Amino acid sequence: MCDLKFSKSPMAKTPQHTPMMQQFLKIKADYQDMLLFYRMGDFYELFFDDAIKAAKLLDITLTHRGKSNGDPIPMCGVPFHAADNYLAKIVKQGLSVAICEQTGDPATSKGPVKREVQRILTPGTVTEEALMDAHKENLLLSIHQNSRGFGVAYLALANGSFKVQQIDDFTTLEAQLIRLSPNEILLAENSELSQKLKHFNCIQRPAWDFDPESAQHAITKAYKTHDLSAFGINESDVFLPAAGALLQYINHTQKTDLYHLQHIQIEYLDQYLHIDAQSRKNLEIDYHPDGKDELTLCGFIDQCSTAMGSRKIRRWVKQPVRDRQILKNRLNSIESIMASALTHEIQNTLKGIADIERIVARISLLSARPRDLVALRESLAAVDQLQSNLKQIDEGHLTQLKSEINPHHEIHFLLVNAIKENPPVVIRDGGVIADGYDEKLDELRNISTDAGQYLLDFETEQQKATGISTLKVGYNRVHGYFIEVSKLQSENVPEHYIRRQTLKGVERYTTPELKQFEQKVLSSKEKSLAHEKELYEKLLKDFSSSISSLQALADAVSELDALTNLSERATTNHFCKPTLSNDLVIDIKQGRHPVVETIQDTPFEPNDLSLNTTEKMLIITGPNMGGKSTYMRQSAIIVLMASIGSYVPAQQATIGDIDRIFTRIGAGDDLTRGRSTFMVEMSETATILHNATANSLVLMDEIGRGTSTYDGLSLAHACALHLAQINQSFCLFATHYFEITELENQLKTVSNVHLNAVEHGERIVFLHTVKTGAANKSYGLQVAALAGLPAQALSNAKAYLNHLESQSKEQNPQQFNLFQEESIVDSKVENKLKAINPDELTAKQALDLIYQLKKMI
Ligand SMILES: Nc1ncnc2c1ncn2[C@@H]1O[C@H](COP(=O)(O)OP(=O)(O)OP(=O)(O)O)[C@@H](O)[C@H]1O
Repeated sequence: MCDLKFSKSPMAKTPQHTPMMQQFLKIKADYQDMLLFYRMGDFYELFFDDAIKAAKLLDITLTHRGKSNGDPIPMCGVPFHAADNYLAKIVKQGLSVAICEQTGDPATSKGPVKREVQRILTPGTVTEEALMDAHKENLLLSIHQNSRGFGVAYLALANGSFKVQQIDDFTTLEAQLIRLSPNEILLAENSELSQKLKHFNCIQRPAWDFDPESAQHAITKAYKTHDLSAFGINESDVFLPAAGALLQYINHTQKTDLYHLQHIQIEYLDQYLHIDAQSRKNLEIDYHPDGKDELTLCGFIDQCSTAMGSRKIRRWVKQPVRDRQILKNRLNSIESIMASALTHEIQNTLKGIADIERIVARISLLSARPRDLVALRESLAAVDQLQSNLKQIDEGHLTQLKSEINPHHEIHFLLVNAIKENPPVVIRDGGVIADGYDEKLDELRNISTDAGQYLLDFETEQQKATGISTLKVGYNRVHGYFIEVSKLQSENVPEHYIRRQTLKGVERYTTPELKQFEQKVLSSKEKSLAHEKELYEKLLKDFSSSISSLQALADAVSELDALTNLSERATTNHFCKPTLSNDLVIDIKQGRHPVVETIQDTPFEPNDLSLNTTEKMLIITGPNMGGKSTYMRQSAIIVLMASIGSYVPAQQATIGDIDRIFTRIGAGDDLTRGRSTFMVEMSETATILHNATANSLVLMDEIGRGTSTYDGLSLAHACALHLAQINQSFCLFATHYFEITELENQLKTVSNVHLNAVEHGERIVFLHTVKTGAANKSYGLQVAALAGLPAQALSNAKAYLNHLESQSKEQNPQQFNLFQEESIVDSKVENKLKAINPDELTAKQALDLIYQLKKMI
């Protein structure tokens, strides 16, 4: 990078600048908040602060061009034909770019050529293939806040899906944002959320964009409707301003109608199985600490054949649903595909289908490239094949999908006729529209094609006429067509030859006839390019009436891909079809953890889990490394998989209607928010105790270990009680505090289980099987030995443990139990009282009862 001292601000005292720089500054004034790519011949150039920023970001040389107020103007540039790579880098960093093209004709321009911003790329609105991750949705999201909560609107421009939500509290909002991971968030410029959401890529927009009235106008304009009634949206809905601001931003950045915008869909959060952000991490759903996708549940499940299918299945995993009908449709479809034994055949055909969803969006935005159309043409041929693959499958939901898997023969036919077999990447240089598609284009092309023969004939004619046998006709870009004669022969040229150039040893001439021919050829080339461009644009526009049916096709293909993928996963990994129940039940026979099972070399030990209204909490004990966390996680993952309509890693599973999954597993400091490990642990626990319902599944792993033993034990005990008695949630509670296993005797819905291990002399062997009852030992020292703790430290630990144990026995001959005498849990007296019905007691029985109760105290 050049080490010059630049004045960073342009100081637009325009008279001091060259006319070109004045033009640049005038355009830049409208695009202050983004980098301006300014087209200069074969380069895009950036100036001033933009240049400094871009040079650093793109690792390109910073140089300078001319001066501004006596200081050199920082400048850097990228070749226009390689711009996509640079643009992708910039957009990935969360920055936006305005692309300013030369729109005037350099030959006829006085002063700088006319330039205009023709494209705006922002992280949330890109649709270009090269700028997006094929497997991840690109989302633009907008948030409005008022006294009733938060209104969220989000749009995937690359497929036109547009959704809105109302969210009551900030924690839920944050969880949604982490789940959706939008590329760009729009906030009103005065919004207090800017600070709270500083970890996201937030863009400030004028407050009036969020005004309900202008929002209403933006929506009715985009959808060409009279009012909002078609959307089921009310003027007072908190998401209305968010949706309006989003559409106004789209209007500002895309300079065309959006034919592919889908109907606004209102999402109600209780339709989904909710998993908060931390739990998503703990369960390694779409994130793994090693950064490896294949170690996440998404990576394990997603083996889709198309990018669209991959995005769909990941969307399902990230947003499990509670609607039983949707889930049953998916499960029955998977069953039919498995029964048909067509999984591989369907997958092979699907592999020939391109990302139609995104191609359709680019067609609608008029930015589709020739190869997009070729990909669509080939995909439609594959869709035809897919239709015949599916012929023998006849199942309710799949039949419905089949009806949308339409090969669009008329579009295929049009593309075969309109687009060449292997067109170039861009329309700019022509050669895209097929011969025979348009008569006028064919004529214009023929003029240039026939030129070669004309020139050969002309050359022979001139040789004969002049008697100069070495006379040649040639072409160069500066002088056009010319007749070349050696210096020696130049005296013999006829008078009507006009000298154009004298070179060493040769003279070059033209004639009025050759000049006329040249004009004809050049103008026909220009005309044919312009006409080809027109035809191409018209072709894209003509698709507008088919956009929605192509979208339906893309949606059906992606769903079929997701379902076929789930069939393959189920067959390969021996999953079972879960039974969905409306009762409060989670009953799993021989459950496994799909990812752990796949990555580990040793066999995986399956385990059962049975929770229902009479048994809602398991206190899980057992040695470190015994498999407690795995057992808990696999249970949550099985519930989650059933809630995306997938088969599950078990021999049999019945899953009730679960509303949320909470986890409190592992711990780490949250330094960015200034919270210690223990503080994080407690605030997550607080969220769970406040929000878990009888339909929630809660995983608590070693709660309380982040503080002193007694404090930790007391808190763990209190939390278990709260969950069992007040939340009454399904709960798996793993702990090393054996005192908590006492709860089994005190609460009917609590049972103890433990992970089994056996000792072989000094060594411990983990059996990973879940057994009833509490474990009797922690084996902490044996596990430490396995981990390679120095022998000296181990023997010191052993000695100290013996000392502690003997001290404890002396002080309390019975087993130490912190809560035995406590009355936090229902006492025997309370239990007795609960069991009777006073109306059914005689006076004598009541008196006896008082004596009995007195004795019990
Ligand atoms: N059911 C199983 N079958 C086979 N291997 C298992 C099983 N469960 C766990 N494992 C193996 O044991 C390892 C430890 O399991 P896990 O982390 O669940 O133990 P833990 O009891 O939670 O340990 P700690 O108390 O130290 O957190 C896992 O990484 C896995 O490789």
